[in-house]
Amino acid sequence: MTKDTCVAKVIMNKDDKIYVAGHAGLVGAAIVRKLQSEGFLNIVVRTHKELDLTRQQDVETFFFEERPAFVIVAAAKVGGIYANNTYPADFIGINLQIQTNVIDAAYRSGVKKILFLGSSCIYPKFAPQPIKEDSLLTGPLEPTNEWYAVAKISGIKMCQAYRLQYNWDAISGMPTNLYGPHDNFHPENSHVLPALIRRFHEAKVSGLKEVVVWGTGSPLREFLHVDDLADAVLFIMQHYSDLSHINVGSGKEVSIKELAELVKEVVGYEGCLTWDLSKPDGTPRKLMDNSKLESLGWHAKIPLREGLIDTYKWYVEHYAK
Ligand SMILES: NC(=O)C1=CN([C@@H]2O[C@H](COP(=O)(O)OP(=O)(O)OC[C@H]3O[C@@H](n4cnc5c(N)ncnc54)[C@H](OP(=O)(O)O)[C@@H]3O)[C@@H](O)[C@H]2O)C=CC1
Ligand SMILES: C[C@H]1O[C@H](OP(=O)(O)OP(=O)(O)OC[C@H]2O[C@@H](n3cnc4c(=O)[nH]c(N)nc43)[C@H](O)[C@@H]2O)[C@@H](O)[C@@H](O)C1=O
Repeated sequence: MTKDTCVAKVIMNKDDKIYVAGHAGLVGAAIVRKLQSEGFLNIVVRTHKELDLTRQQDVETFFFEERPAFVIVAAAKVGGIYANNTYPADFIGINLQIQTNVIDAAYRSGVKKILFLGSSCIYPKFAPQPIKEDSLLTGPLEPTNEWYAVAKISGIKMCQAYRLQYNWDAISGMPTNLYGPHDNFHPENSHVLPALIRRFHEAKVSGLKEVVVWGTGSPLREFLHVDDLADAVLFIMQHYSDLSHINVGSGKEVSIKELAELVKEVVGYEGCLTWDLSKPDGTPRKLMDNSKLESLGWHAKIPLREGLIDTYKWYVEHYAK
């Protein structure tokens, strides 16, 4: 890899125009909340309906009309293990289109700095744990999410290429598994944490004696509350500028069995758990090494139990019948 040619450190001022792509989703909504709470009020957003980011010409028109100074890319086709495994064409195709259109139009319209968000699934299935940033492209990917991972790796590489060729401040952050308000609670297509909140809640309300959880329960996952992620995103925008992507995690992992027991307790479900072994486990473990971000002074704050209580409360207020 050639050395980083971008030495400029651009800081976001309170009145700078910031475009948060994907503001209606789990991550984008948390970033907007965080920016607003810190006094960044010149935020530009578009719903999916108003601006389909897969449409190159529309994306270009938007950027040249709005001319944001900073961009955070939290728009993507996102889903849990089942969705990734079932819709590989969507996960590679839509994500490549969104990120390519946004990154390129942002550069050409004069954006000062862009943060592209990927995911910890970019790393090899059997990467040494905890996973350092330089494990990227050192081994085969987890098959259930390789299409999504290839798109996300392309996003990192695109930021690096634009940085190298144009001396442009394009950076990438790799969050671990996230959860919180505005998550997707779809029974099949969501991630494990919101899926279990919904399943346990519905079982409690309808008096079911048993709840089915997917896989063996043995995989380990690192969870980060989305408000911590949003805090990290602002920190990274203001303090980080480098060719390499940067991991964003909590540093704490739990097994899916432990997670299921915790969700059961928080929801207050009193029946029992059974395991559907026909469902894939996915990668056995993906704990990230967050020392690069921590050495800059950022640390996660929200413990899993506290974050789960907060998320269940949000679910009951917004979703539960
Ligand atoms: N959730 C997680 O556990 C993790 C997420 N991430 C990353 O964070 C980012 C955001 O994820 P998350 O908030 O969970 O996902 P969500 O699905 O909650 O939000 C994504 C947003 O992008 C929008 N979007 C999707 N396609 C388009 C499109 N073609 N044009 C315009 N908008 C579009 C969605 O709108 P609509 O719903 O209307 O389609 C939605 O508002 C992603 O890059 C993801 O990889 C990283 C690690 C873990
Ligand atoms: C963020 C991340 O998200 C995905 O990877 P994943 O970490 O495997 O995510 P997951 O939350 O879907 O599953 C975690 C574990 O939990 C188990 N599990 C149990 N019961 C349910 C259940 O009811 N739903 C789901 N989804 N999983 C369940 C499931 O079998 C697996 O062992 C990728 O899309 C990847 O691309 C990505 O970036």
